[in-house]
Order: sequence, then C-alpha cells, then structure tokens
Amino acid sequence: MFTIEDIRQRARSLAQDVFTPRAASIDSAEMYPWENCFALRDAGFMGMTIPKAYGGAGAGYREAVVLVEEVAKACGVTGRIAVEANMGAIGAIMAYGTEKQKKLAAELVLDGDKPAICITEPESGSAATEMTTRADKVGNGYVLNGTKHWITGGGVSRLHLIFARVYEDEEPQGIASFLVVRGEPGAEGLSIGRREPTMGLRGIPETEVHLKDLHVPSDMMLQPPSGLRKGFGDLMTAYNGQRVGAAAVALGIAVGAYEQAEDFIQNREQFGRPICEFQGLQWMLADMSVQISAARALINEAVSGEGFPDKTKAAQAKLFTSEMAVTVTNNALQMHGAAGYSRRNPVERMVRDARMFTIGGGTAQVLRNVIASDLLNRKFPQTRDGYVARSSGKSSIDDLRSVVEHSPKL
Ligand SMILES: CC(C)(COP(=O)(O)OP(=O)(O)OC[C@H]1O[C@@H](n2cnc3c(N)ncnc32)[C@H](O)[C@@H]1OP(=O)(O)O)[C@@H](O)C(=O)NCCC(=O)NCCSC(=O)CCS(=O)O
Ligand SMILES: Cc1cc2nc3c(=O)[nH]c(=O)nc-3n(C[C@H](O)[C@H](O)[C@H](O)COP(=O)(O)OP(=O)(O)OC[C@H]3O[C@@H](n4cnc5c(N)ncnc54)[C@H](O)[C@@H]3O)c2cc1C
Repeated sequence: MFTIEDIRQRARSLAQDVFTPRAASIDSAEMYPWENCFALRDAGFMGMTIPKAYGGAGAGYREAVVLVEEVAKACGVTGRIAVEANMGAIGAIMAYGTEKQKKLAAELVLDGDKPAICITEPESGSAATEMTTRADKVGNGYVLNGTKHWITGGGVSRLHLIFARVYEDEEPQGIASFLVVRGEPGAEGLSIGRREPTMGLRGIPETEVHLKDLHVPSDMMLQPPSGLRKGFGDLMTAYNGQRVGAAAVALGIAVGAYEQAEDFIQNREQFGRPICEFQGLQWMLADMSVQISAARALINEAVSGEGFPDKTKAAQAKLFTSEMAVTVTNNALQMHGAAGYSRRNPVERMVRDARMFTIGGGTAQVLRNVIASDLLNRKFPQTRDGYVARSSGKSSIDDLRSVVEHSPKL
C-alpha cells in the first residue's frame, strides 16, 4: 500500500529503527550505505515512482518527498539515495525513454542501484549549457569523450545518465543524454576518477567520471521529446524533480536538527532552570519551526501538479529550503552550546550535511536567476555576449553558440 500516510509511517519507522543508529558511522567511515539501500529496496522505496508496468509502485513526487523527508531526518546520505532512486535520472528515463531503456533502468533501480546523473564538468558547473563532453555519431551509435565532475555515486552507481553535446559530421545537434551501465561489457570507456573529500554527506562518493571513447549504441540515447535542439530544456524539466528532491533532503536534515534542539533545551539546565525557559531560545525555536513549515509548504506546492514540478516552483522550493536548512541546523547547534560542537552529537553532522544544498542541484544564486527570469518574463543570458545572440532571433543553444562565434566581441 502506498498512500502518503502509509509511506510517512513506514519510512519514519525504518528511519528511526534502522537509519538513525547507522548515520554516525556512515559519516565517519565515509562508506556508501549499501545496507540502507537494501533496506529501502526491501521496503519498496527504491524505484517507488517507477510505473507499475515496470515493477514499481507508480507513486508520484508527492509521495516521494514525504519518503525523502522522513529518511533524511535520520540520515542525509540515505535521503539523497531515496531522491536519486525515485527522481532525477530515473524520472527522466521513465518519462522520455523507450521500452528497452525503461526496462533496463527499472531493473537496476528496483534491485537497489541509485542512478548517477552526470551533468557537471570541471569547467561547466552553473553554466551547464557550456558542457564540452561530446557524443559523436559514428555508425549506429555515439562515441562519448569528456570528463564529468562531482558525480554523486561515482564508483557505486551502475546506471549513469550522461549529458553530452551531440555532433553529427562535426555539426552540433544539441544536448542529449545517454544511458550507460558501469561495468557492463562495452562500457569500458567509462572510468571513475578522483573522489572529493567532502565537508558533509560523506557516505556518498563525489567523483570525477571519465569518458574515453565510450561507445554507446543509438538506442541508449534518451530522446528528448522536443527534439535534440531543445534537448537540454527537456532534460532540465525532468531534473526539476530532483531539485525538489534535494529540497526535501535539506528539509529532513533541518527537521532532524530541530528535533534534537527541542529535546535538548527541555532537558539541559543552567541557572537552576531548564534552558527552554529562556526567551532567547524560545524565539529561536519558534522561528525555526516557522521556517520549516514554510519550506515544507513550498515543496508541497512544487509537487502539487501532475508530472515534473514547474521550473520556478522547484527553484523556489530548493532555494528557500536550502538556505533555511543552513540557518536551522546552525541554530540547533547553537542551542546545544559546546555539546553541539562535538562530533558525538548528530547536530554537528547535520550542519555539515545541510551546507551542500545551496550549491548542488543549482546554486542559490543561479536559482534566484531562474526565478527572476520567470517573474520578469525575460531571458537574462549570463554570458557576456549572450544578448548579441538573443537579438539575432536564434533560439537553440547551438544556434546561439554559432551566432556568438560569428559576432564581433563586445
Ligand atoms: C540552465 C542554466 C544552466 C543556465 O544556462 P543558460 O543561461 O545557458 O540557459 P537558459 O537559456 O537559461 O536555458 C537553456 C534552455 O533550458 C531551459 N531550462 C533551463 N533550466 C530549466 C529548468 N530548470 N526547467 C526547464 N527548462 C529549463 C530554458 O528554458 C532554455 O530553454 P529554451 O532554449 O528557451 O527553450 C542554469 O540556470 C542552471 O540551471 N544551472 C545549474 C545547473 C544544475 O542544476 N546542475 C545540476 C547538476 S546535478 C546535481 O547537482 C545533483 C545534486 S542533487 O543533490 O540533486
Ligand atoms: C555534494 C555535491 C553533489 C553534486 N552532485 C552532482 C551530481 O550528481 N551530478 C552533477 O552533474 N553535478 C553534481 N554536483 C555539481 C553541482 O551541480 C554544481 O556544484 C553546481 O551546479 C555549481 O557549479 P560549480 O560548483 O562549478 O560552481 P560555479 O558555477 O563555479 O559557481 C561558483 C560561484 O559563482 C556563482 N555563480 C556562477 N554563475 C553565476 C551567475 N550567472 N549568477 C550569479 N552567481 C553565479 C555560484 O552561485 C557560486 O557561488 C554536485 C555538487 C555537490 C557539492
């Protein structure tokens, strides 16, 4: 049964009984929590959003964010796994994929694999449209070359959805994505590079992914419904699901820290009285609860429609929740005094884990750009010569690139 209340209760029990006791050691050992993946799988939470026809539960993003919040309250790393197993790459494949692609992806995720989404490159983070990883059409397939960076799950994920700029006879066609299963015969061109030693969320590797003459058959290209020239937009439309998922992880971490703080101030005594009797802390707690409720409302609004979340609503939810989580976790630490600064205390980990969400999945600044562009109903190209290209009337990214290349420099 997959009603929202049922998911909340089952996820809460799983998180309290299984994930909470493991969270500190996952952080300190910096080890991928396979056991938690299998526990999510056995509970039907890996691939819960996959349609029933492919073996999933056919749940929507409304259900997914409830799962993610409950899991992330206990363990941010496992919360992120719940996101990538239900949103992001798997969402894009289930919406745009062929029968063969959907079956392949569903089988892997339902078996416990958290897919990796490969967009960012060393020289293209916020400016994702400037990616240089290329996919050259050769015979009945594509040859991929390039380097991806900050790939969550590098070295543990099997299914990869790799974004690349497609070329046919050296002519740019647009940005598409490709399904590649690490470790399968034919995927030798995909290798895992350096792992980043991260501040928080240490149980998931963040790595480089190298693509060296990686051959991908044509039937493993995910066809964007609006065509290759608008392919990036379609992929980002699907990615809005994961943006909201990231917000739900940040929300869960904030709630986890809030609960620790509330409990602590009821019990800690100073000046002969419980410290919750001090108004300074009462008001902090009140503000934290308001911010948490506001973030949850934005997330629920973003997932209230059918299909992928709206671009602006997703950006609003992720922006507000990520900044809220940084504030709330820091306030929770403050309310603990020195006890909060100890690595024995989960709040210390929660502060580090929360910090990521104003960066990964679109930085707070970039999300403000996205929201402002929608509010003002204008395009605000971020490149110096972007306005030249826009005024040419061209629209696709590669058309714009060619205009820019042939324009005098400003
Ligand atoms: C989109 C950006 C990369 C800005 O790039 P540009 O200024 O070059 O591009 P735009 O003209 O704004 O957009 C091109 C095209 O795509 C459409 N688009 C853009 N964003 C969205 C969206 N969110 N939803 C739907 N469509 C979108 C846009 O309308 C244009 O379409 P047309 O050509 O007009 O038809 C930049 O804003 C950006 O988002 N940068 C952040 C990159 C990012 O989020 N990377 C995430 C990597 S994965 C990750 O971090 C995982 C962490 S996690 O925990 O989830
Ligand atoms: C833990 C973690 C996990 C991640 N997982 C993945 C993943 O699985 N897959 C993946 O593809 N990527 C992943 N990323 C990468 C993430 O999407 C990028 O870090 C993010 O998009 C920002 O890119 P950047 O780090 O290169 O920063 P930059 O783009 O170099 O930005 C540096 C600073 O400049 C600001 N800035 C840049 N452009 C503008 C602008 N136009 N207006 C205003 N300010 C601007 C930014 O806000 C930021 O403050 C992950 C990142 C982290 C930290």
